[in-house]
Amino acid sequence: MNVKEIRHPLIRHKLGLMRRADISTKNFRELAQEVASLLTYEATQDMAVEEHSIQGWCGEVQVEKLSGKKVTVVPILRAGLGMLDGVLSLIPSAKVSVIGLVRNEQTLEADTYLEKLVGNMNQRLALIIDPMLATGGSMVATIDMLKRAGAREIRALVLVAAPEGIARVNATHPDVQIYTASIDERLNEHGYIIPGLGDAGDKIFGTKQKDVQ
Ligand SMILES: O=P(O)(O)OC[C@H]1O[C@H](OP(=O)(O)OP(=O)(O)O)[C@H](O)[C@@H]1O
Ligand SMILES: O=c1cc[nH]c(=O)[nH]1
Ligand SMILES: [Mg+2]
Repeated sequence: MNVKEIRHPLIRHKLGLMRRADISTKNFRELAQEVASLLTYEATQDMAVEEHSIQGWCGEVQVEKLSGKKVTVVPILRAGLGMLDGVLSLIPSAKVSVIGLVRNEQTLEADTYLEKLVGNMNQRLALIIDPMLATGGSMVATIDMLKRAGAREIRALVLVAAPEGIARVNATHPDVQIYTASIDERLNEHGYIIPGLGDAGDKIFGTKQKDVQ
């Protein structure tokens, strides 16, 4: 399976805090960005670098700089915005491509309301960000859109993933590597991840929670 569960102690600690039922909007937001940064660190480990020389304080010195594909970060609205600053804190010059999706809570299929991608997608590494990979419908719809626009190298960063969503992404897009802080147990009958985080969008934006037990 193309999924990497990053079991770093800092991630496990922060995710544990995020699972508390009484967490405040402020704390949930802060932790989502922090875990997003840690996932970004892992997901970019193999980025290409090249040597070049600069004038350092004691003369010429060989240093490295990123040389591979430029990055576009792809937050899936709304909840993906809750990870954006965390990713940009490590890749500050990345361009941002926005996909607006909302899951129809009856059919659990994703409805698209926005597709605003940067240019030259075929020359970029696309890092999709969304806190929750549940049925996988939103992620597959996003990958479909990115590939239609020419993207060839795509990675997905999610805070929590359900086995069902991982299987769907793997079956449809086996080339896409998923990075997650946790592979959780399962989906409940309403398509919510158990134990999960509840409704991540509502927790990040402070809107009324529609958590379904
Ligand atoms: O894997 P899936 O079954 O597609 O579910 C996951 C999607 O559901 C949530 O978004 P939601 O549709 O609730 O929208 P929001 O981000 O605007 O709250 C979440 O942020 C994912 O995008
Ligand atoms: O568990 C889930 C599933 C979909 N969307 C969420 O925000 N949480
Ligand atoms: Mg969404």
